Amino acid sequence: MPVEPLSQKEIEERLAELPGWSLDDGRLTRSYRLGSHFAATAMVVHIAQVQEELDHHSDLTLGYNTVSLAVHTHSAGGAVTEKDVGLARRVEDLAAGHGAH
Ligand SMILES: C[C@H](O)[C@H](O)[C@H]1CNC2=NC(N)=NC(=O)C2=N1
Repeated sequence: MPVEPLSQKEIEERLAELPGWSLDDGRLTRSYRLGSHFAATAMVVHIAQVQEELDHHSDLTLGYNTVSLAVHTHSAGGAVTEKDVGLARRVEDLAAGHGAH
């Protein structure tokens, strides 16, 4: 089933419930800081598991003690869709358990 692009207003409404997330260059983005490189690496693996479950994947970047995501929907021509919002919500749900902020 095709997934529709969200309007600018819809994106703003979704972002209002996703503190720390923003729209950068047409993608939903957020960076997290963690207590160590190993903690950041574990969070990347956890996010990868969720992305496989959802069959929806961000550009996921591991730094020394940071994890950064940028996501849009390739199959919607690079627009932001509910799939991106759904992934962002799932990442928010797991972030606290990793001590990410
Ligand atoms: C075949 C597979 O379902 C698709 O390639 C999925 C995989 N992950 C994806 N991730 C993202 N961000 N956008 C997509 O359109 C997408 N499509």
